[in-house]
Amino acid sequence: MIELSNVTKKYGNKIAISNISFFVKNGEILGLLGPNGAGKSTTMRIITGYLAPTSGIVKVAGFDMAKQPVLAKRHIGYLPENPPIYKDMTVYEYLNFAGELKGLKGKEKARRVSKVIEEVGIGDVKNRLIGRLSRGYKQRTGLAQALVSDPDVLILDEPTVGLDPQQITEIRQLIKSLSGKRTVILSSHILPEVSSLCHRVAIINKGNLIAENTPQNLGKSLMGHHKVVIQARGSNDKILEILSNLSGIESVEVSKVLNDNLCEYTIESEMDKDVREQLFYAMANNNFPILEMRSYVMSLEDIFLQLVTEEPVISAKPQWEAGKTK
Ligand SMILES: Nc1ncnc2c1ncn2[C@@H]1O[C@H](COP(=O)(O)OP(=O)(O)OP(=O)(O)O)[C@@H](O)[C@H]1O
Repeated sequence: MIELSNVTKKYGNKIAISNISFFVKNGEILGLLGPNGAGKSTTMRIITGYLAPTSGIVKVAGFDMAKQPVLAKRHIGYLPENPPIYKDMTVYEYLNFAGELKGLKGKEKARRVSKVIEEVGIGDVKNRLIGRLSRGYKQRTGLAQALVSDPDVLILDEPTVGLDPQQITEIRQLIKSLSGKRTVILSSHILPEVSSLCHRVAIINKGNLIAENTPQNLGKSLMGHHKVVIQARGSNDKILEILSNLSGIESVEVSKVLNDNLCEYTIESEMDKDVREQLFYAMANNNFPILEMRSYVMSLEDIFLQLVTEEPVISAKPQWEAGKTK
């Protein structure tokens, strides 16, 4: 339904997104996840045809956005980060206006406006001025605007930003109920949001697509680590050799050099392997004293942080802390 092939966007000399490719199937919800400035809004604006890419191809419902923009755009409803709502109009007037902009007329327009008012649950406020609405209702009105032409593709840029927790839950439920027959791309910098709402997640950092998978597979492939950090005294090479040879160990690295003969080591093992005891005996048998040992479990947030900072996360919650929330 939506296809991006090698899409790059430069603002002057600055590369905002670089060589991004992905495909979103009919009826799927894809989450674009990334920290501020990662390139999410730029990607979304390009998909909607609002911005032209510097290079690459975007297709929506089989139509090339550069060659057949009118046909491609007909399939899209877009809720930008700052929705284009007019504070001095009532909800009803505004949705009629938005319908006209999308080419709706007469009875069809009236039918669609009534339908979206019902769909997003804003019947009670339809005669109120938009400027007087709560943020939650403003966001619903923005969503109604995106839906008024009954598009089969919805592009939602940070749809829950600035809402209170109750409104966030409601908007998430609404988005879930709108999907199914529609294909949805939504952006967020909140990992639990995309993992609870989306079938697939594309993680963007500094303009690059760094991971793309189902939330479950992202979790499985990246979360399956147990991390132990030790401070140990002795020959660095020898300690690295001993640690690497323990069973169930996936990686060992020196994470801090404290002085000539004292280092901190970060050891990752498979999720179901607790290596602490064998680690203790292996080091003791070789006369390398362990001065400190800490054990961590990585949460999904830690994984996201690791992906976007490209650094090992050793600030993850200690195991006893993590255990409280899992
Ligand atoms: N019009 C512009 N001119 C120059 N640089 C821009 C422009 N718009 C965005 N950028 C830059 O491109 C990069 C990507 O921005 P973009 O807004 O797409 O990121 P984002 O992931 O949506 O971030 P946010 O969550 O903060 O909106 C950023 O470094 C931003 O400063």
